Amino acid sequence: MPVIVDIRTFAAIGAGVIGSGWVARALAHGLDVLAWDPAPGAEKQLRENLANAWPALERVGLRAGASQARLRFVDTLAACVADADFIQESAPERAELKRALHEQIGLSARPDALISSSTSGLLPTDFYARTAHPERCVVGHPFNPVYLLPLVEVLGGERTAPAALEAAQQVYRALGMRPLHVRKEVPGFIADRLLEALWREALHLVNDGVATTGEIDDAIRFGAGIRWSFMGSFLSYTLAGGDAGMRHFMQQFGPALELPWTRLVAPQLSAELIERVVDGSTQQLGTRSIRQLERYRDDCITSVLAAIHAAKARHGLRADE
Ligand SMILES: NC(=O)C1=CN([C@@H]2O[C@H](COP(=O)(O)OP(=O)(O)OC[C@H]3O[C@@H](n4cnc5c(N)ncnc54)[C@H](O)[C@@H]3O)[C@@H](O)[C@H]2O)C=CC1
Ligand SMILES: C[N+](C)(C)CC(=O)CC(=O)[O-]
Repeated sequence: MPVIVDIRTFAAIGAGVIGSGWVARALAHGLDVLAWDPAPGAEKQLRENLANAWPALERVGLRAGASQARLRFVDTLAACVADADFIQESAPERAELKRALHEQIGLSARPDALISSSTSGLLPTDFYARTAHPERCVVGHPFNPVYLLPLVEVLGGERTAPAALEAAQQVYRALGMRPLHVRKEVPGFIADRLLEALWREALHLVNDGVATTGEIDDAIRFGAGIRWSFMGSFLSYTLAGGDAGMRHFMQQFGPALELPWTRLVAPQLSAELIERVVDGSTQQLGTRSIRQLERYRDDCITSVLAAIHAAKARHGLRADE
């Protein structure tokens, strides 16, 4: 199965939050980018998103030839994918919409193009069911902001060729990302299962009047959030076990797992809970605009990434370790 790994032309189907992020990352890596989105005003929104992201990408470092001028917004799906080496779909998270969309993409894409979906947790065997070339189709699930965060979860469906999975990971590496191969096709993959568990608990805490949205965000950002940017739960808890490491940690804290601290079932999204969450987050936003908050977030992420990179170099570690 011939697929192109050294890609020149990147097609973005859907140009909302995630599609715009992919466009920014691909342009910053010196590619030609075609984009299509059926919403009225989508091109203007995309170019505004891109302009807001560009200063952070300049701080990180643009590749030779990188330019916002290499973006071409086109009128049809067929025009977007016809000449693309790599196609990234970031359309709304609805299984039937993605099934129909991939049926169309499959009819217009080149026979050697790789096709990927940004889905957060839908199963590729299901939503690639009607495409003509499932062997070239994968999931590449990114994290927001796509143009800065390295992680991309890569997985295939039952009919995806192993060569396509390998090629997609190579392409994402060339785009400066850290692919994580999800070996089992499970809903929510790996990262969103973790994020959803935390989010469910946060909503319960708001719903039960235990804490405000701001207090919950403080609990994350002044504590575990800082260490999670360079060390995950397993290594962090190994250190929390002292010299005896994880074995002592499991002996000491394992039994607490059986206490009814956490909830498995999500709270009902009542109108009251939604208002509490929206009011709390609006207070946290204060007088800042979404654009200002995005630039603050991007500044923090680029600073954290640079600091981690420097610390890894001092400890003789590679950037992706
Ligand atoms: N927002 C997030 O935090 C993340 C979202 N994702 C995934 O990325 C995908 C897109 O999500 P967002 O960008 O957040 O949504 P969004 O709502 O910001 O953007 C979706 C875009 O798709 C367009 N669209 C509507 N119908 C379409 C069609 N038939 N064909 C092509 N485009 C169409 C819309 O006009 C809109 O611009 C989803 O699969 C989602 O699960 C993945 C990682 C994170
Ligand atoms: C909320 N979400 C499930 C769409 C989030 C993601 O998929 C990843 C992220 O950026 O948190």
